[in-house]
Amino acid sequence: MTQQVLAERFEQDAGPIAPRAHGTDWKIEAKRVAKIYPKPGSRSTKDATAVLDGFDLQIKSGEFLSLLGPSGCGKSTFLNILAGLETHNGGAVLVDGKRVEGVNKNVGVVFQGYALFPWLTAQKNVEVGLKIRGVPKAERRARAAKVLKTVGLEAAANRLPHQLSGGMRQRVAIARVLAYEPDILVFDEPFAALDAQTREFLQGELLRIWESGDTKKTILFVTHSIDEAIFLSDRIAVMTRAPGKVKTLFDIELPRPRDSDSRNSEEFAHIRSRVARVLEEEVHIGNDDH
Ligand SMILES: Nc1ncnc2c1ncn2[C@@H]1O[C@H](COP(=O)(O)OP(=O)(O)OP(=O)(O)O)[C@@H](O)[C@H]1O
Repeated sequence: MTQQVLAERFEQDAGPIAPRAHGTDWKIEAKRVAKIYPKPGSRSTKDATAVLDGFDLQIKSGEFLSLLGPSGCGKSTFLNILAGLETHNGGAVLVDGKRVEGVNKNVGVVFQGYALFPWLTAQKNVEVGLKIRGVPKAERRARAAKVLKTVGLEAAANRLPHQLSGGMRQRVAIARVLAYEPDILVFDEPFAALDAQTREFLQGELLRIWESGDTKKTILFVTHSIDEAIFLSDRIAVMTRAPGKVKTLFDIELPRPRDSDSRNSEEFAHIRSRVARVLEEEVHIGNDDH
C-alpha cells in the first residue's frame, strides 16, 4: 500500500473532540490513532508500513496500565507519540482533554537503557535534567536529593554510574524523571536488561514509589513480560500484531499492596493463562503470515 493511500485512509480522523462527559476522568485518551513509517531501507515515499491503525485507549488519572503485544506491534511508537517525541498520521492523542502537540513536559519517559552521563554522580545526573529546564541551583539540589531518597539511593548520591549496579542505575534514571514532577510516567521495557531477581525487586520498588506519592501518577508501562504486567498493573491492554490496536483489556483485581504472595496466588496464575492465550493468538497469526 502506498504512503498516500494509507495517509488518505487515516484521514478519517478521530472526529471532533467532544467535551468530556461529566464524571469521566480520562487522563489519557487515544482515539483511532494511526501511524505509518516509510519501509525500512526504502527511500521511496511510495512504500509504507502501517504500524498503528485504529488504536483506541483510555487511561484514568492515577491508573497503572501496561501494554503487552507482539514484537513490532507499535507499543514504543504509541508511547513516543504520547510523549510528543513522535508524530502520528491520523486520530488524536489527548492528555487532560487537550491534544498532544510537540514534546509533552507533563510526561516523563524511562527507557530500557539508563542513558546516564558516566562522568556525573547520581546526584548530578538527576540535577542535569532540571538544569536544562531552568530550575535554580538550590532547588535542583533539594529536588535531586529528595527523589534519590524516594528511590532508596540517598547513600549512593555521590557515586558515579560505573560504581552502581544495573538496578541502581535504573533507579537513578527513574529518579531523574521523578524530579521533573510529571503527572504521567511512561516506561519502555525499563527492567528488560536486568537479572530476574533485580527485576522483581525493582517492580516492588516501582509500586512502592507510585503508591507513596501524595497524588498517584498515571503510568503507562510497556513490557514483554506477562508476569511483570500482572504484578504491576490495574489494567493490561493486549495489542494485535501490526498494524497495532488494542485487542483486549484485562482488569487486574489482585489486592494491593502486592508482594511475593500475590505472584504465587491462584488468581495470578488464572489471569496469566487468560492473558497468555490472547497474546499467543496474535503471535501465532503473525507467524502464520510468513
Ligand atoms: N523511525 C522509524 N522508522 C521506520 N520504522 C520504524 C521506526 N520506528 C519504528 N519503526 C518500525 O515500526 C514498527 C513498530 O515499532 P515499535 O518499536 O513501536 O514496536 P514495539 O511493539 O515496541 O516492538 P518491540 O516489542 O519489539 O520493542 C517496527 O516494525 C519498527 O521497525
